[in-house]
Amino acid sequence: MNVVSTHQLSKSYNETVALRDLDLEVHAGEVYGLLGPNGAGKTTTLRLLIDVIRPTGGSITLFGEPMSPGLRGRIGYLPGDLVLYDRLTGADYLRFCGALRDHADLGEATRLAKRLDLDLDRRAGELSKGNRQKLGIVQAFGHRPDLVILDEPASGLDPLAQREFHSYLREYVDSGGTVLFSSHVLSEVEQVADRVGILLAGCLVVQDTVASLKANALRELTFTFGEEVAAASFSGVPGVREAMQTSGTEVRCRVTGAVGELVRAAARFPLVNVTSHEPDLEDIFLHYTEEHGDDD
Ligand SMILES: Nc1ncnc2c1ncn2[C@@H]1O[C@H](COP(=O)(O)OP(=O)(O)OP(=O)(O)O)[C@@H](O)[C@H]1O
Repeated sequence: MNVVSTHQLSKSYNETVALRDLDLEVHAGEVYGLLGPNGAGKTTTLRLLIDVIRPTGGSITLFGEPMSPGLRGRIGYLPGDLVLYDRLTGADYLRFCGALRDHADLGEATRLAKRLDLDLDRRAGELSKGNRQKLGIVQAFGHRPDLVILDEPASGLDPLAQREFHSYLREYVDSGGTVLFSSHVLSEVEQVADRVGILLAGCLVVQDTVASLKANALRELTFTFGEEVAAASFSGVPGVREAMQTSGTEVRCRVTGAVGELVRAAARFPLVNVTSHEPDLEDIFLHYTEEHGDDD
């Protein structure tokens, strides 16, 4: 079942088209990572889903029902620009959020705060950036919602807190919850997301598992030979998108998918060395930007 489903969802701010015909599907019990560069439309998407801004086109279905105010209680949300009341302690703030949501039980919030090593007796105004972020995360999960939407959740968290937060996410989805979060950081998405969507300039250019995203990304293999070898020797090899001559004896190939054919082709020459550059987030963005550009 889809917990989140959007159909041709669009949002414009006056002249700016922030989101175009988004068809997003988040399945029950998964962690879905929404990736994209600055200004791609991630925050706009998340804000549309929690109904704080309204679409200019398309529709949203949550838990199989059209979006309605009655569904808000089933959703937890961490905004990207978290605002806290500086004079309230963490515990006061959680009680305040609990009262708004008609959920007085702070048991889950207190347990998560402890796991994240967050002191709930300190006033928000005295908390460091990372600890404020922890409080934002705790309030998002505190009422045990069915769906949690998080805008850049790991921002400001130290590595230990990040690890604890990621293992909490996994436990939360294993117990039936669903998570949609935005991030710039592929390593974070790789660690926790079951599936990933990439937004570029308001368009969802791919929606897939992390493994398949990486497998389809371009990677670079650089071959050094014991004699001059022409880059053209590799142009027609399956998987090779581009073969470049970097020196008389060195050829760099950009390749998708399995590299077996390419390595076999290179081994026909006196091969001295081979280095591989694994795709990072930027490479994957570039790959999809190029593909996207080709479609236009
Ligand atoms: N309130 C607003 N008024 C006008 N334009 C806006 C508004 N909010 C967002 N935009 C524009 O919509 C586009 C998408 O912005 P959005 O904040 O959704 O991107 P993002 O992917 O979350 O970016 P970032 O990673 O920088 O947070 C951008 O061009 C942005 O300038």
